[in-house]
Amino acid sequence: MLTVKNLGFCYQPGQWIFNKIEFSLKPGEVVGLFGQSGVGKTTFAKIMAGYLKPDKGWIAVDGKAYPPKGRNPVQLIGQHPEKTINPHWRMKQVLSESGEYSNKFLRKLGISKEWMHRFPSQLSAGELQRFCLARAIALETKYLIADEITTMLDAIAQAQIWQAVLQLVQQRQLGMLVISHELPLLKQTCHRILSFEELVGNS
Ligand SMILES: Nc1ncnc2c1ncn2[C@@H]1O[C@H](COP(=O)(O)OP(=O)(O)OP(=O)(O)O)[C@@H](O)[C@H]1O
Repeated sequence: MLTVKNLGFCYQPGQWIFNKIEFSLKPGEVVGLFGQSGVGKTTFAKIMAGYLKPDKGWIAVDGKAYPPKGRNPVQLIGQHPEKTINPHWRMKQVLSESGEYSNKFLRKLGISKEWMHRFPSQLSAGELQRFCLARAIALETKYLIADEITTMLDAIAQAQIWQAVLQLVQQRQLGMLVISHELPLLKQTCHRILSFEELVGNS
């Protein structure tokens, strides 16, 4: 279980973006999170993935101290794949960061073999996002946070990616938080849906 207790964060001292979030995510559970622009959803996602340190509260993953040493079992896939990929690496090398990867899963995500030899600048944002997903789903990964990951894709590509990801989430019993402004997408993909305002207000 991924557990968040009494979480608070400020970019400027004393100006809380949120200051008392309580949240939990079970293995195999897919939870949707929506909310107005600028309320703090991405900030919350970055803290859970260990990119930002909270100013208050704590996170535990399967009862263990967080963030752990070594590879993080909580992986974030964000809105801007190009920002998280080394521009000087070919895609094959980018993928190797996650250790072993399954060719079957790459095919399901619609990753073409031919793309493996390209540099990130030679792929579209949607194609890059598929690599970010494949890289995030390494063997050690137990929880995934998907922050507006398919916003840049057309309906067919969105459906293909969600089908592949949800199947893997089910097979591996990963916990997944899906952040999106698109309520219909959340209704289709998630077991339960929370509003960020509710998450902050309920605490
Ligand atoms: N590095 C930063 N320094 C200062 N303020 C920041 C920084 N990053 C974000 N903010 C502010 O923190 C608030 C929350 O931003 P955040 O990106 O978490 O919102 P969000 O809910 O994810 O928005 P959106 O739905 O538009 O992506 C916003 O008011 C934003 O301007």
